[in-house]
Amino acid sequence: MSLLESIKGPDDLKRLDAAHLPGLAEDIRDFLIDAVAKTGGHLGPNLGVVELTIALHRVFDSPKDKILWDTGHQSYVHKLLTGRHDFTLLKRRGGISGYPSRAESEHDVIENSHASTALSYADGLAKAFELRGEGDRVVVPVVGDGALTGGMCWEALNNIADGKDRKVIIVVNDNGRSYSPTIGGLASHLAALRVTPTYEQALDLVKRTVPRAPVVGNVAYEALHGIKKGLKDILQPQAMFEDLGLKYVGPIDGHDEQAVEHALRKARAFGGPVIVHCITRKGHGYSPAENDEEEQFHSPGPYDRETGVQKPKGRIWTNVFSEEMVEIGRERRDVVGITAAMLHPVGLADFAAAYPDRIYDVGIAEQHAVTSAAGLALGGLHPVVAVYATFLNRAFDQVLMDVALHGQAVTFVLDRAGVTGDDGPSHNGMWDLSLLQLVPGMRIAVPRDGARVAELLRECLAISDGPTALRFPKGAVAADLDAVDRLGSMDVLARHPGANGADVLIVAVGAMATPAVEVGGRLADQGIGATVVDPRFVKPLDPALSAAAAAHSMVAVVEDNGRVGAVGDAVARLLRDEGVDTPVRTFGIPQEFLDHAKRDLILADCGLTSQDLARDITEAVARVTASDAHEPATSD
Ligand SMILES: Cc1ncc(C[n+]2csc(CCOP(=O)(O)OP(=O)(O)O)c2C)c(N)n1
Ligand SMILES: CC(=O)[C@@H](O)[C@H](O)COP(=O)(O)O
Ligand SMILES: [Mg+2]
Repeated sequence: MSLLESIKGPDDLKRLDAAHLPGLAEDIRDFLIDAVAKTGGHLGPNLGVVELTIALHRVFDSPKDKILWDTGHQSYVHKLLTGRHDFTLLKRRGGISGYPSRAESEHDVIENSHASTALSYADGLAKAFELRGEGDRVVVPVVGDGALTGGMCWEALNNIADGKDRKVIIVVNDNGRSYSPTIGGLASHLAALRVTPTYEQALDLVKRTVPRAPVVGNVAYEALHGIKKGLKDILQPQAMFEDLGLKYVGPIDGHDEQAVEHALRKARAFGGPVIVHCITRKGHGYSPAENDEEEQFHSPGPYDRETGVQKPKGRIWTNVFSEEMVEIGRERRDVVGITAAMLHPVGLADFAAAYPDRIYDVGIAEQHAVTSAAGLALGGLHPVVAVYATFLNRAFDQVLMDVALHGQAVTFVLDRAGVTGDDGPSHNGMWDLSLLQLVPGMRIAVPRDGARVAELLRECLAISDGPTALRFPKGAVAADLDAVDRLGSMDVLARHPGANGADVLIVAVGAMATPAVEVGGRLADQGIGATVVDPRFVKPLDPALSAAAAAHSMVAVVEDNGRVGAVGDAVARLLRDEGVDTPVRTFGIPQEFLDHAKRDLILADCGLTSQDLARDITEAVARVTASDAHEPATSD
């Protein structure tokens, strides 16, 4: 049995002699490199926290003490040390989650994979322990240098510093990167800390040498000691943290397990809020990851274990956006790009390479990204804010009040919209079509294929009197689907006259157009008439839609978003407002948190395959026809 196999929980780890810990670290690295090669996953971040996580579980007593993982993608080692060793179905249905999961273990706390939240959880937990007389319990948030660029961290630090007796030990896992190198003043500050000899080392040197200097020694030493604060700031500019009232320990070599253990025990002894600054390396111990300049194997797909060569991903929606942005950048000097620490994943890397002075990486700071975009627009530019759809949630007020209220021409490009699947419930981009429906003046484009990404992106960028949004899903881009006709501003994708005239109008939103056209064919095979339209813009809806609905027995709206308050509800409202009583049925994602699984499996669960849709729409049409009454336009 390997050392790792002998670890069923933190108690087994605590019983290990320190001499065995390097061997355990090696077992863990070998395990992770082998396992993630098969499934894909966050290899780089987890190779960076092997020693750090061993030290955490040897010093603290989880679950009595709470170890919190910010973002949570780096919790694989934590899972191994808390007895979860089956990674064969990592991030897959029925397998281990890629993030902490309370259903999996009492050692897991935060399941939300949105960055920069752990310190706020920690502040709340520490206050709860204090109020409940459990002040001996320690809260240990582990936060990356990237997550630290998120504003919530600073709101939390301001509060944590206020609790002088609350045992919060903030472990900064500083590998200098989000995906790419971390940006901004804070990053430079952390970098300065990384390269500066520790203050203690310098002070020891002064203590050992200056007093021995003949005649002036003692006086000089006293003088130096008298300017200790100044010296400290020069040698170790962590004043930023200490001025907040937080003790600072570090920088520590995060791959020296004993050094980390020592620092954590020292921090725990303080009895109040402390920052322990650990310097780590993403991908540490696996050269293909260490040498991956773009993202140090932040989240590779499956790869060859020996060479690190990843299996090709194929053309995804993001590629189309990326290529079109470079073309648009050539034509329009007012177009600039903004990313929140995800330059490559959101497809702005080529734009950045072509126009380096027109790209802004703001760190993991979506709220700032949006309001900064409002500023850029006020300054006469047209910013494109490219984020994953789910991450726009946290910037809703900025979209509403800073951009839309001021009628600013900002274009939001929302990648990974709809079901993303294997990154769990907090990663599904199933909220944007509901949230953005609320925003006065917002126009929302939903391309059905690659050609429409390019077309609609240009149409959004041509709008100068208010905000626009364009959203597309994760994965392989849909094959181009040409229209057979036009209906107002909408594309007609199929017309199947039925035995009893036109029965159902299918409103296909974005990528759901491909299954919707198949559904039209299936209905036609049963003699049910079907017209399939792609609205292209789902806000505002084209008024021609209500006339088209009036000519059908039922409207079926198919969308890859939560059903509440999204396109189906908007269509029903339009028909009601127009006095059209054709019933509306919405086929979308149930308004629930969805367990991790691949996208196609979850879409099938939601009944969003062409087979399920054909069956369900057929049944719905039959019910409508049987009632023979046009129910008031309602979405169910
Ligand atoms: C609000 C939010 N925006 C973007 C992301 C995407 N994301 C996942 S991990 C990551 C980088 C995190 O960097 P860091 O905190 O330094 O952790 P590391 O990966 O370096 O261990 C980003 C940007 C996210 N999870 N949450
Ligand atoms: C943890 C995180 O937010 C991302 O790294 C997430 O894993 C996105 O993965 P994809 O880029 O593969 O959608
Ligand atoms: Mg980092």
